[in-house]
Order: sequence, then structure tokens, then C-alpha cells
Amino acid sequence: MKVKELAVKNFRNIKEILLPEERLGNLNIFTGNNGQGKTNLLEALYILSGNSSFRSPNYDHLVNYEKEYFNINAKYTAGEKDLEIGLTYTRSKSKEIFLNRKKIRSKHPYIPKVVLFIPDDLYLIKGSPGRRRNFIDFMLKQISAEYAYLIEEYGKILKKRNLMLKKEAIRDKTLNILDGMLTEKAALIIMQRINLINMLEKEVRDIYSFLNKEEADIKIKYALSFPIPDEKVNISTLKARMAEELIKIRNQEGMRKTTLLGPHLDDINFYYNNKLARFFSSQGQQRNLVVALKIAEAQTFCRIRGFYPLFLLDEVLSELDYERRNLLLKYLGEAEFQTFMTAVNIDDIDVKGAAVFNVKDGSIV
Ligand SMILES: Nc1ncnc2c1ncn2[C@@H]1O[C@H](COP(=O)(O)OP(=O)(O)OP(=O)(O)O)[C@@H](O)[C@H]1O
Repeated sequence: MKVKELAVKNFRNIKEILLPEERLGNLNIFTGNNGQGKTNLLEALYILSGNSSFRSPNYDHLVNYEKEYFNINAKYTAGEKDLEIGLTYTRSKSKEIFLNRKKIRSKHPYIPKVVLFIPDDLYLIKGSPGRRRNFIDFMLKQISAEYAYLIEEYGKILKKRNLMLKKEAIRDKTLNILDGMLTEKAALIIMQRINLINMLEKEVRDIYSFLNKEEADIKIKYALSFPIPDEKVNISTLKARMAEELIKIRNQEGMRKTTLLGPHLDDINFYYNNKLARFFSSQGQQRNLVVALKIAEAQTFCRIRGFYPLFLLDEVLSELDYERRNLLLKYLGEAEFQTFMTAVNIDDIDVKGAAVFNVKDGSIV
């Protein structure tokens, strides 16, 4: 996927910006002082993917203070296809997305796909398990609409089951039916997550070694909320084991009034040289691991879908030391995917070959 032209109007502090095809490259850097609109440009590209902004779920916040609507248009390629997308939002109304001038829903298969790095992602390794589940689910939802549907269905059954557990008298018969439905969806979710993690693990090792000039043994392991031997992980055993465990803990769940196991409680563990990264790796090592993981996300997406997503990086360079900054830029400059990144300062880095845009007060200068 490559953006060939981008036009942004009335979006946050951007009145009107056009990035034409002849100026855009494979590696694009938005530079400038704080508060000038660099991240706003990245945010505009991000919401073209149909996702809500990573900074605010409220679209009204994205409209320029003095305007009533914003508009983002991009010409891009997805595989062999030449496409044009337009997103318009008018205050207090719902957003409208047009693909090749036809109105579409935000789950359309050719809507732009993205991998995003924001400074907050540095907490991916040591933050809450929910962050890691969101990371893997975001990726799987972009890869497959069926997975997005599966997660939605699982959520609905879970909600019903939790309501049932909150009742004074729990009806075992109803709970048994819900358990059957829940474990069926759970097994499918877990299996897809594990398969994706295995693919990510292979990619992340190579990328980490390149960016850090060291042969590190990186492992990513899916941590289930119920016990099952590694060699027995498949859809039918997952389903059967989860069902058995649910029966075992039924009294406990009745007391706690909530579902105590399932993919909504699973975790993902990262190991650096056989030690759990969140407890033993340095801040810098965790940071480098997240950067490698994000690149692995783009590579893995392409291996499954046959084309690359856009790679969007907000302020990653300030988090890295001099040598790693230059190695990352070299990697991104030569990568097969297109990158858009923001950077306050590019004085001491080699940006040869990159398209550099100086952003000042919501304009390109
Ligand atoms: N709805 C809006 N309308 C107009 N301006 C807005 C709106 N929302 C945010 N802004 C302005 O946009 C600017 C922030 O832009 P942005 O986050 O892109 O900065 P940046 O260049 O990435 O800066 P930094 O280097 O500090 O991260 C701020 O000046 C803010 O006041």
C-alpha cells in the first residue's frame, strides 16, 4: 500500500495541505518544532484506515476550532489496485467514507491498512495484559474481517454469561449452553492469536538483530488463562479444556459473579535471551523490542495479505540512541513498505533519500 497523494483540509491546526505525488517518497519525515502539526498529519493518515483516532475517540475534536467540517483525501495503491479514498466529517454528524467516489463502510477490504507506533507503545511490553491483547487483536482485525466479527460475537456471549453469573440463582442449564457457545468462539480466537504470534516471532528476531547489531534470542509466547500442554494446543483440545475448567470453577465464578477464564484474560509474554522482558530487560531493550515488533507487524501483515500496510511512526527517533536512529532510518529507507514519521530534530541523522517536510503552524514550509 502506497500513498501517492494526500490532501488534508480543516483537520486540527491544518487549514489546507497537499502532498503531491512528486514530493512523496518511500520514507517521509514530518519535521518541525513542538505543536506545529506533525502528529496531526500522521493522525489524518491513520483515521483513513476507518479506526478512531489514537488521540481522541471524538471526531468533533479533530475538526479545526474555527471550521465545521474536515476532509482528508488520498490516492493510493493496494497491491495492483489504484484507489482514491475520501473521508469527510461534519461536526456532530457521522463520518462519510468514499472509495473511488462510492460511499463505503469503514470495514471495506481495500480501506488503507496501517501499523502505528506512538510513544505510548513503549508500555506494550511492561504495561497491562489488555494492551498486549489489543495489539494482537488490532492486527488480526485488520487482517481479517471474520476475526473482527468473531471478537464481537465472543464479547456478546461473555456479556450474557456475566449477566447470568450476577443473578441470585444461577441456572446450570442456561450456563451450560452459554459455555458451549463461549468455548467454541474462544478456541477460534486463541488459535488465530497463537498462529499470528508464531509468525511475528520469526520476523521480530531478524529485525531486532539488524536494528541492534546483536544476535538476541527473542521469544513471544501466548499465555493462556487455563492450563493446557503446548503440544496439545489445537481447536478441539482448547475447546474441551476450557469447558472442563469452566465446570471446575463454576462455584468460584458464582461467588465472583464474572467469567474467570478465556481469551479476554489471556496474555502475551516477551522473552529476551530466555528472560521475561517485562521484568529483566532494560528500558532501552524494551523500547527496541517494541520498534522491532512494529516492523514485524508490517512484515507479517504482508505475508498474510500480500501487500504492506502504511507504517506510521510518531516521535520514535527521540527514543533511540544515535546508532539505532541511523540504523532504523537505513532500514526504513530500504524497506518495501512506505513510512510516514514525525521528528522534532533531524540534525544529527542521515535523511538522504527521504522526503522531508517541514511543518510549521499547520502548513508545509
Ligand atoms: N481541533 C483543533 N483545531 C485547531 N488546532 C488544534 C486542534 N486540535 C489540536 N490543535 C493544535 O494542534 C497542535 C498540535 O499539533 P501536533 O500534535 O501535530 O503537534 P506536533 O507538531 O506533533 O508537536 P510535538 O512535537 O509537540 O508532538 C497544537 O498547537 C494544538 O493546539
